[in-house]
Amino acid sequence: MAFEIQGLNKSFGNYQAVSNLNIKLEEGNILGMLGRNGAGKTTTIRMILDIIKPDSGSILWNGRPLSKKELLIGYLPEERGLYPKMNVVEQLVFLARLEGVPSKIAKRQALNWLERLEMTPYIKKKTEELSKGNQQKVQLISCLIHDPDFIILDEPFSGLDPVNAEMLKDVVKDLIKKRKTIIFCSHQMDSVETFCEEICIMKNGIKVLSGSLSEIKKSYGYRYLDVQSDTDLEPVLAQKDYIYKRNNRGYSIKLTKDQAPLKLLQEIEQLYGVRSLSLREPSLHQIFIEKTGA
Ligand SMILES: Nc1ncnc2c1ncn2[C@@H]1O[C@H](COP(=O)(O)OP(=O)(O)OP(=O)(O)O)[C@@H](O)[C@H]1O
Repeated sequence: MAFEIQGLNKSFGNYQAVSNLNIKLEEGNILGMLGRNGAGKTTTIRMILDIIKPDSGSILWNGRPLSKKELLIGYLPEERGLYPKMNVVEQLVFLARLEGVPSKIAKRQALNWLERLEMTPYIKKKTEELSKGNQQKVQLISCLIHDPDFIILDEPFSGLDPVNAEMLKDVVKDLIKKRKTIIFCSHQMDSVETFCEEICIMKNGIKVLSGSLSEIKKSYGYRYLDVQSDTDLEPVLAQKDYIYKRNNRGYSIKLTKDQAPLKLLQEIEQLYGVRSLSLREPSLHQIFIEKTGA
């Protein structure tokens, strides 16, 4: 196992922010770490990075206590951690030097990354002069410039326009292809679904769900039939005791294992106005709300 957290605990005064947390992550895999605000994700990341000390428990890399001296770690924090007065290239070279990259290589890497992320026009600008999205790109480059093996990305796509978000998503796809070991924290459920096969959901410092997302979805025991319809289907659905929600396009009908979709289709097939039908597993968004809601 590349990365492992065993029985991790952390309290602040009387408040237990992380409680007996266990996580395993194979080399080359990406783990989606989810939880509502205050669930304990950042506290966990800070312990992994040795910014704060756990009360108890272990954080291991290849079976040994994780040490920043022995392992290259890339961290993209949710809040900005750049020097506002430094220009972009100087900043990146400085941050890469702190990770042990020689100046010449650091500069070459910085320029390559800046070109890839369409940042070449800004290389001489002070960081404080950049837009929020461009600062996010500089922050991502600083996280990756030393080619780390273990990468922690906290909300990597927040504050980005759709074009920049796609550009950064391509970077994450490349990291996955290169089999980097990644922890991916995000409130954007669709991004987590796109990138992560393994997930861990936390609530009030406690892990409430973890494992393979496709296995979790399969084990949920129900599916949804989304029906786009101009016709009112409520008389049929209500009469047969289906659980459903109306939305602006039609209906989302929750089907248990015993409720065959074909049977429902037979019941509504007579009705004109059904424009499309699709069967799907519960989304991560629905699972998240079910597991972490009040
Ligand atoms: N230094 C601290 N002192 C006291 N309480 C803290 C400290 N750091 C975190 N906490 C508390 O620990 C809990 C977990 O916070 P944490 O920042 O880990 O949550 P999070 O899951 O990262 O939330 P978000 O999604 O909002 O970033 C919160 O209740 C927070 O107020």
